Parts: sequence; C-alpha cells; structure tokens
Amino acid sequence: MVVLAKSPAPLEQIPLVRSPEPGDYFAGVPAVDLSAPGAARDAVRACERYGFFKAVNHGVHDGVVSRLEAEAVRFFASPQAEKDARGPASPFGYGNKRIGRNGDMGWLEYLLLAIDGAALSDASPAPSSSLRDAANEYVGAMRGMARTVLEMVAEGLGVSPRGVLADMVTDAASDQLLRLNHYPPCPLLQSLMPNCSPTGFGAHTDPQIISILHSNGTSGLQVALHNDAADDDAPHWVSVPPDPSSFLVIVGDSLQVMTNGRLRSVRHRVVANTLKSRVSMIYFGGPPLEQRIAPLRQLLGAAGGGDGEEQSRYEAFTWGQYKKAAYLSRLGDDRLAPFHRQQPPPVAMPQVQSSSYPPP
Ligand SMILES: C=C1C[C@]23C[C@@]1(O)CC[C@H]2[C@@]12CC[C@H](O)[C@@](C)(C(=O)O1)[C@H]2[C@@H]3C(=O)O
Ligand SMILES: O=C(O)CCC(=O)C(=O)O
Ligand SMILES: [Fe+2]
Repeated sequence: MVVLAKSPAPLEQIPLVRSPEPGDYFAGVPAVDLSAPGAARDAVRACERYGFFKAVNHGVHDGVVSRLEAEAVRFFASPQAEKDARGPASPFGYGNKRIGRNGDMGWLEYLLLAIDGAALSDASPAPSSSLRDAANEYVGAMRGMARTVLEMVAEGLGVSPRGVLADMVTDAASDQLLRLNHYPPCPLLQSLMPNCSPTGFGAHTDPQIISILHSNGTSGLQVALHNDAADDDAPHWVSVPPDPSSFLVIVGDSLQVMTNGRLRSVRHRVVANTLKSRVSMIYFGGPPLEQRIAPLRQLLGAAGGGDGEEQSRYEAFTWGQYKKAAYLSRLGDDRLAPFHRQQPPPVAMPQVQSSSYPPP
C-alpha cells in the first residue's frame, strides 16, 4: 500500500499506468501553421485523421502565456488550507484529485473557472486579482485563436458562412471554461515502482466544440490513435512531446457531431510525471446552452435537408442537454453513444442495362 503524507486522497485510489517510454513518443504530431495559406486544409486534414493538431505561428504573445502560468504556479504553491478555501470544484473552483462528481480520481490539483463572454465569470471568482487579470488576458487570446481555427475548419470543409462554427464559441452566451491543472511529481512511487506512474487525468474526450491546451515543458499528455484498419477497438496510446511554444487544438464531441463524424473528438489522458511538475492551461470553447448540436446541413444529403450525400449519423440535441448528461457520466464513458443513429442498410439498386436506359 502506498499512502502519501498530506494527501487527502491516497495514491491507492488512483489508477497506475505503465510509465511512458521514449518509444511511445509520437513523432507524427500534425502541426498547422496558422499564418500559412494552406492552414484551413491542413487543419481539417489533421482533425479528420487525428482529432487534434499543434498550432504554430499562432500569434499569441509569450507574455500572455507566461503571466498566467506564473500565477497558476504561485497559486498551486500556496498553503493547502488557502487552496482548499477555493474549493471544492462543484462545479467551479479548486479541486484536488477528485475529477467531476462521479468518482473519478487523478494525480492532480486544478482550478476550474467559468467564463462569461470574454472574461472570467462572477460564478467562479479567481483566487487573486493578479490571477484574474492574467486569466482574462489569456481568455481573450484563446477566444481569438478558437475563432481563427473554427473559421479555418469551416473554410476547409467548404461550409458557409465562414463564421458558422466560430460564432458559437464567441457568442455572448457561449459556454466556455478555463482549467488550470497541476500534476505534482510523485517521487515515492518512482522509488517504489519505477515503471509505473499515476494517472493524472484519465482517458476521455472533451464534450465541447474545441479545446486549446498549453502545457509547460513537462511531458504527460497522451492521445489514442485510431486504427481504422484494426478489428479491435484497443486504443494505441502515444505520448505528445511537450512544446511550450505551441498550443494543442483538440476536437470536442460537439464538433464531431456537427461535422457528422468527419472530424473526430480524440481520446486523451495525462500520465503524471513522477519527477517533474506539469502545469497545463486549457480553454474549452462550448456553444450557448440552447444551441442545437446536429450535423451542419451543408454536410448532409437531401434527406437531411442538405446538399451533400450523407445521412445524419446522430440524433440532434442541445448543448445544454448534452452537458447535463456529460456531467452525470464517468470520465471514460462514451458520451456520444446514446446519440448515435442506426444507419439504414444500403439500398440495393436495381441493375440497369445500359441498352435499356433511358427508357424508350
Ligand atoms: C468526470 C467528469 C469530469 C468532467 C465532467 C465529467 O462528468 C465528464 C466530463 C469531464 C470533462 C472533461 C473535459 C473538461 O476537463 C471538463 C471540465 C469537461 O467539460 O468535461 C471535465 C469535467 C470536469 O472536470 O468537471
Ligand atoms: O492537463 C492536460 O494536459 C490535459 C487535461 C485535459 O485533458 C482536460 O482538462 O480536459
Ligand atoms: Fe481533456
């Protein structure tokens, strides 16, 4: 049994996983240069194949990131009683090891903050005015990047207007979150079981439209690669090399549905580093609660009211309905499963003899 002093939830309640090895690093992380002319096409390709990409030449000033990261580090280094006074995270505030309300545990502490428009909401007061100011500046930059990326996605998919997706996350009533995560080192486990690491954040997909993740230089994030050719559904976990100069754009469940499954929400998890602290900052861009989430009409065939050839693969829902169901689910659940539509079997077309067509 491994019990860490001063930890409210012992390590034994946290699933252990095999420590990442150098061979697990994914050398093929797709990078999209947001300032390049082919960015729209590249973003769509990456989101179709992998469900995420690394955004480079994003135009966000280093100072905006380093200022919030320094505030986060300062907050997480403050006395436990002060941090606890900002919790529990139900739903917003400081959380320690407990993720959500349904029994998920991870080797992390975090601050979950609601955003109202372009700034932190009064529903989740920041622990200090300096953290609040830094977070507001950061949120402004993330909303801008979310808008740019979603406009590119619309362009790359050939849907119009260009703002059809972007407007949902920059609407005055859009449902956005900012999450600051700290994964402390775990030297005791390193000495007792050197090949094992604690799960920092268990496998899941993000429910919103888009997530934009920044991390410090400590590794830990893993993504599940899809292998359409394989018969089994076993995930192949690969480690994403940390790169503090870039951001990781992650497709959320709602974007998967709105693109009728063309872009995929990628399963990801964090394996805590036993020796070094990881700090990550994630912006989650969701639509207003009453927004209908259904495949975009222009991606569907005539039966779905669209111009293309596809049938809708999903039952429509509102973001409010989906969010409510998501927050009752466990982290690793397939939250979209109840919304999958049965695909009708392919219709057998009558064979037409070329000689008899067109009919006389
Ligand atoms: C176990 C849970 C935590 C979560 C709400 C949920 O019930 C299922 C989805 C989880 C997730 C994953 C992405 C984000 O980190 C998050 C804030 C979100 O919107 O959905 C978390 C939720 C959370 O930590 O409360
Ligand atoms: O901390 C990370 O790197 C990822 C966390 C995450 O996936 C989340 O908060 O939803
Ligand atoms: Fe996530």
